[in-house]
Amino acid sequence: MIEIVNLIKAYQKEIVLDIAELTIEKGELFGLVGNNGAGKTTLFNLILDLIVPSKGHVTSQGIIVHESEDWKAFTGAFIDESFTIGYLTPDEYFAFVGGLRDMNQSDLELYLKDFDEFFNREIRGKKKFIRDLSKGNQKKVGLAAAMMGKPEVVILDEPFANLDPSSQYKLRSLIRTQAAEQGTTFLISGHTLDNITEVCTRIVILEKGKIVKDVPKTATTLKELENFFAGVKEPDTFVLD
Ligand SMILES: Nc1ncnc2c1ncn2[C@@H]1O[C@H](COP(=O)(O)OP(=O)(O)OP(=O)(O)O)[C@@H](O)[C@H]1O
Repeated sequence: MIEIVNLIKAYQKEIVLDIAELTIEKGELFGLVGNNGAGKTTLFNLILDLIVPSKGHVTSQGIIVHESEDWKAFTGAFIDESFTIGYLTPDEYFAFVGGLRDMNQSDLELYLKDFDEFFNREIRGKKKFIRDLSKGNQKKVGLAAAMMGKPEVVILDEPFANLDPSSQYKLRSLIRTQAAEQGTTFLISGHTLDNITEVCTRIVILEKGKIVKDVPKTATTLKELENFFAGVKEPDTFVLD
């Protein structure tokens, strides 16, 4: 479980994130949407202790993330390409991360087999460095590494961006399968509303650093989100939390 308490991030005097209270339960597929600059990456960076909160704190399984490193053992993340190591090949990088996650070679092969279709023969068994792959293929390497080793929490910032449509479908399926089989908690941000609503069980909208909606996914959520971002008057059924 992740708990956010009185969390504020400000740069100079500008508050870019302000969340009084937010709890994400174990096994939840939590989708975070919002316009450019809404604060999605800032929130994920705070949960991953990549930036320091101005006020408040985040706990992951009861551990205050800016006071202890213990949460790192059960957390996988991909925010951007800085999470990979550009001068390794994908296979070298997978072996490196697998080692950190106590996986032997056969665990690694078994795990990566599920990514065969997603990789589309562009990633493994090549001599290319990660930095020389296309943007989409670099992202695939980072995503596969983030989900590796049965982490209890996986945080993915805009995982669908830069992926071709068939890769987006495959990624949806990989995330759903891992969540169903391992009870993984996923926190996923994005701009493609159909991907987020299809994968996630709960959707939160951030606007200028604040949560303006927090709703469980239902059959009508996609339409309601589209209306929200198109500026259409809010339907009565869209529950404001
Ligand atoms: N280091 C920084 N210094 C000053 N302002 C920053 C810094 N990092 C982020 N911000 C500001 O914080 C706000 C939130 O940015 P953030 O990247 O979290 O938004 P986002 O929702 O992820 O946007 P996008 O959809 O464009 O990726 C923006 O106004 C941004 O300019």
